[in-house]
Amino acid sequence: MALQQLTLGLNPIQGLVVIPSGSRSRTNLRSPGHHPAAWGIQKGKRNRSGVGECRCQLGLVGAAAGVVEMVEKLNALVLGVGVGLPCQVMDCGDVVYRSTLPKQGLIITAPGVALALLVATYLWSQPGVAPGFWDMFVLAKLEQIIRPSYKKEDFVLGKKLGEGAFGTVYKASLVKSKSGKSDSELVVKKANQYGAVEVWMNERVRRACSSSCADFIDGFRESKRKGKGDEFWLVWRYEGDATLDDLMKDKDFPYNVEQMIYGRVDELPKGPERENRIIRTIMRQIMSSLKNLHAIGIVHRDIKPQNIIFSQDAKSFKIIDLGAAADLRVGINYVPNEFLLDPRYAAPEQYIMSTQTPSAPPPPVAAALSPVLWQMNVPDRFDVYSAGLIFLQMVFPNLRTDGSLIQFNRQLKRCDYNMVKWRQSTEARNNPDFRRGFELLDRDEGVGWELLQAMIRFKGRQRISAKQALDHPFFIRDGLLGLTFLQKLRLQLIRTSFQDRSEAFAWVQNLMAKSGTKSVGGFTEAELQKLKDKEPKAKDTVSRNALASALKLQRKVARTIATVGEPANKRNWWNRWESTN
Ligand SMILES: Nc1ncnc2c1ncn2[C@@H]1O[C@H](COP(=O)(O)OP(=O)(O)OP(=O)(O)O)[C@@H](O)[C@H]1O
Repeated sequence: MALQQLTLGLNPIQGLVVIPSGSRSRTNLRSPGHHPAAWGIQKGKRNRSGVGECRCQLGLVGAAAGVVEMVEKLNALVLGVGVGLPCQVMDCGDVVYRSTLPKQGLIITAPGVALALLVATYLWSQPGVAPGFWDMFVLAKLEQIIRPSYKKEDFVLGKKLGEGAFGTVYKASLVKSKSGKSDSELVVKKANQYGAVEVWMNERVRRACSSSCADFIDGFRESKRKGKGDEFWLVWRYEGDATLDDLMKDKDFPYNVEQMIYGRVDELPKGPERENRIIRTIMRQIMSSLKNLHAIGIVHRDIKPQNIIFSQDAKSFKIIDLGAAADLRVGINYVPNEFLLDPRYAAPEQYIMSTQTPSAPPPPVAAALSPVLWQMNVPDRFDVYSAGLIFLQMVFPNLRTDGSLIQFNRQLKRCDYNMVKWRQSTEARNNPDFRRGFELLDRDEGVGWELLQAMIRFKGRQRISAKQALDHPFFIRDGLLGLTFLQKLRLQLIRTSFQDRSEAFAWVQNLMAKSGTKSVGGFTEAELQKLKDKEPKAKDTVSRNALASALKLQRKVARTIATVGEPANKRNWWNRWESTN
């Protein structure tokens, strides 16, 4: 401000100033403090560069030149600091010659960059609004043009592979191959009206993460005879004869999988180490597929060994049967309170979203709000629980039958879904199958047991995600000892963010205890006990209030979604699957 006053304060010395032609910078000529009118300078002719030719009114040339120099310096300072009247701190151009105004370009400012980053983060965060638009309006359209389309006459149906509530599955072959690849062995599912959803999911997966699920070839609608409705035909490449369920029923599991996934048999003697290695590979493949599905906003909702097939070509396990899946990017197949689930493998919450969340809104609205709803409900953790049960069955041979799994579910419920309590009650029975299983899980400082606990938790939010699970040391070959410092740090982060507060506190407590006593900046045991006593109860007022506010916000968002009407252009993308009846 002092500088401004000084600059402005010089203005009254009108008539004293002489501005020699060409001696002033353009900036100074344009500032009001130096404007010819303000300085009492009579303008003569101006050349095209905007520098005026000035004539002095008084003859005090020498003194004035010194003052001009000083004013120029002050002005440069004002401009540099960015404090001053509008045309002092920015280029306002010349009143007469507008062409001297600065060109309007993109001005990058810190708040602008921060806002752009925030918007980009939102649009790209799970389940991905921006990639979703690209997928739906560009890739899907391109695919429709490029890919060959089929009709039922193109296939010869063979052996029946299975029959479910939604359709019948056959082995099939093509009458005449349309693509370059050998299409000799195929699988065809003749499905009822729910087949439309399965086609949608399979097409999404094929575009985004084809290696995670069975190789989908085409889906089309066929009209049945009058009054019988439509039928959907779904065609996949035949991946192989064995599902994980088939393989797990074999007494030799997991050794029967070894040759299939590694192409050779390990030299190690049979035992926990070798079994651990095979189970780890299977789990890694399941979790990677889940991670890919969740990354594009698809929750499978029916993860079980029967829906995991071994692909002979890819030499890995893939997911099948997307009929119950929900696409939470656009809300396809999401119906609140829906109960499609297999109770043996379903997570205790039963629903992937809060029951307060209404039916899916129109896709553009659902897409725009999907990151918020995803973060609020973490629906992906439903599949993680089911995958946790598969892990459990692989480790404990005596839990591989339906009856024993149902029994386990009951026991766990009785233990309040606390795996530690379940372990205590199980170990007391001294069953050799359980003993061997725990031995396997306790290897490498118990990383397997830790991962299992992180997957099988009552609250979805406290469960580990598929992506985080893949970062867990269980999946790192050398176990905890082989971890780098950064990996260990990341592990601690995963541990603390997914454990109960009491467990997180125990970890901090342990860390502090290890760091020494008071003399070296740590805490004594008595002090730690005091701290522990101060740890708030799980249901204190603050957490209750926070929970209530979150639920309130969720209901508000849900109500907003529900009030938005159906868009007119729905026909463009979904109606090709709508029944004509
Ligand atoms: N791509 C594939 N390659 C090989 N076999 C397959 C493939 N897809 C499905 N199958 C076989 O067909 C069976 C039934 O498939 P799928 O689970 O998709 O049908 P479904 O009608 O939904 O059955 P369910 O209702 O029992 O789950 C599977 O268990 C598997 O054995």
